[in-house]
Parts: sequence; structure tokens; C-alpha cells
Amino acid sequence: MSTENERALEDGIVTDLTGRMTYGSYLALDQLLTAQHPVSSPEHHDEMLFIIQHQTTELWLKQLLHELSSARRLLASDDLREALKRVARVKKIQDVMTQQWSVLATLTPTEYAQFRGALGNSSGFQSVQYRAVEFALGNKNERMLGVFRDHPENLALLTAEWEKPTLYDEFLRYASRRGLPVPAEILERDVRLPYRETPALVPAIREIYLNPQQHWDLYEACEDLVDLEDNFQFWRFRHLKTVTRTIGMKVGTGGSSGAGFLQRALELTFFPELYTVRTEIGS
Ligand code: HEM
Ligand SMILES: N[C@@H](CC(=O)c1ccccc1NC=O)C(=O)O
Repeated sequence: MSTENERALEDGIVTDLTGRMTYGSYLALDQLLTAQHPVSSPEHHDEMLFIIQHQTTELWLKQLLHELSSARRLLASDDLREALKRVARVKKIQDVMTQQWSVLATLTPTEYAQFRGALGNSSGFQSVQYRAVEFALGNKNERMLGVFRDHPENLALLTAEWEKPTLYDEFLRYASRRGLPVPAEILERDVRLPYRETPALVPAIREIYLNPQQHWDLYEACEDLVDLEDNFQFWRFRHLKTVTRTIGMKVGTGGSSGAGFLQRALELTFFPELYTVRTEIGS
């Protein structure tokens, strides 16, 4: 151990950054770190945590959309292996997002009640990126577009997502090109509608699960999609549990019933046939 207990800076380290790209300029930190604007007055200590938790979630949602869009393009160009790399990253990001609830769970109902009133009618329900991720995964809902009528850029982003095939649509189109019997009603479906379970698809999925050696990459892909749906439900569940411990059964600032409304999202499924097939495997 050096007696000074101070690390010497090496001569090669650049310290005059005038006119150069820097850490802060590259990452636009001047903007990022001045974008926290608590609205409680006097400012409540815990509102900063509330803002940071949402902002970090929005950053991860941006990355999820980036990965999911790429995964769909890769599937459309028959590159399943690379598409699955994207999905692997999506799964890791979901893990972080779900873990992150434990930070917000340190916010007590007493603390939250002290600045909740300042939030007005704002609500996570109005998160355009969250809605775009739901759409990308198949939970389309035309009525959600209306929420963004006051914000043309958000409306354009979500409308574009609404009109795009979902990750499952692209996967099933790819499986069809690989020779699996994906019914025409799926290949030709109106992709702006929520994905609904189609019994005629189950034989194609069953074929993959009963003969994994012949369809190994598709088999892996199906399991990755199930992981992704599981992870999505874990996030929803932690949200519901955080909400219940913080506001109990109060109605939401966005105007919904609150916990009951969030509970009903847990009944939704993105990839129904991937679950149905499990009932049919073995005895
Ligand atoms: C104490 C913290 C939180 C509470 C009490 C809470 C409460 C609620 C409630 C009651 C709703 C239903 C809509 C409404 O009427 O407002 C909702 C929806 C939502 N919240 Fe939160 N929330 C919290 C934290 C978060 C965080 C950190 C995020 C991350 C971005 C988030 C994202 C969402 C989303 C995306 C929805 C829409 C869910 C859907 O449509 O199924 N919430 N929240
Ligand atoms: N809906 C929450 C308020 C809330 O959580 C919130 C408020 C503004 C921005 C994001 C929020 N997060 C999730 O809904 C409530 O009813 O307390």
C-alpha cells in the first residue's frame, strides 16, 4: 500500500479536453442530469427517487424498443440466430427492470402521500414507450392511441408501432417460410388487432415441441419467447405489488380503478399457443 493512499495520474491521461469530445458531451449529460424537476412544494425529499425510477425505466424501455425492432427486422430477413441475440438482451434488460422495483419499494405510503397530490392526472398509463413495447409484443389496442392526441410525435411513434407486425407475427411468418404449417389466417391477419389465440396454429407449435431435434433453433426461439413473456409478467406483478403497498386500493391518478386495473393485465398473454401446447405434451 502506498503511504499517501492516493493514486498518481499517469502522464498519458488527457486532462485538457478543450475542443474534444468528452464523456459528458458524448452522453449529453448536461441535458440528462438537468431533466429532474420535482413539482412538490416545498420539495419532498423522496420525489427525486420517484422521478429517477421512472426516467431510468424509460431509458430501458427505449433500449427494449431498439432491440425488439431489430429482432423483427432480422426475422423478416431470415436471420433467426441474430434475432435471438436481440431477444437474449431483452431478457436481461427485463431482469434489471424487475429488480429495480425493490428500490421504489423503499418509498412508504406516508412519504408518497406527501407528494402524490402534486402529480395531478399524470400516470404511467401515459407512457408512450411502454405502450409501444406492449404493441410490439402483440397487446395492440387502438383506443390507446387517443391518449396521445395532444402530442403529435408520441402519436406518430405509437401509430407506426400499431401498424407494424408484432414480434410473434414475424416469428410465425419465419416459421412458415421454414415449412411449418402456420395457417393463412395468421399470416394474413390484420396486425393492428390484438393477437388472439388461433387453435389452427397449435399443430405447428406441437410439431416443434414433439421433435425438438429436427427444429432445434425454432424450439429455442419458442422457449426464449416464453421467457420474455414470463419476464414481462414479473414486471407487471412487481408494479402491482408496489402499487398495493404504496396506495392500497385507491383509484389511480390516471383515473383507473388502480390495483384492479393492473391485476387484469396479468390475465393477458402475448404468445397463447406457446402455453396451450404445454397442456398437450406428454401424458
Ligand atoms: C409508487 C409508485 C407507483 C404507483 C402508486 C403507481 C400506480 C399506478 C396506477 C394506479 C396505475 C393505473 C393507471 C392509473 O389510473 O393511474 C398505473 C399504471 C401504470 N404505471 Fe404505475 N405506479 C407507480 C410506479 C410506476 C413506475 C416506476 C413505472 C415505470 C415506468 C410505472 C409505469 C406504469 C405503467 C406503464 C402503467 C400502465 C399499465 C397498464 O396499462 O397496464 N408505474 N400505475
Ligand atoms: N398512478 C400513480 C401515480 C404514478 O405512479 C405516476 C405519476 C406520474 C408519473 C408516473 C407515475 N407512475 C406510474 O403510474 C398513482 O395513482 O399514484
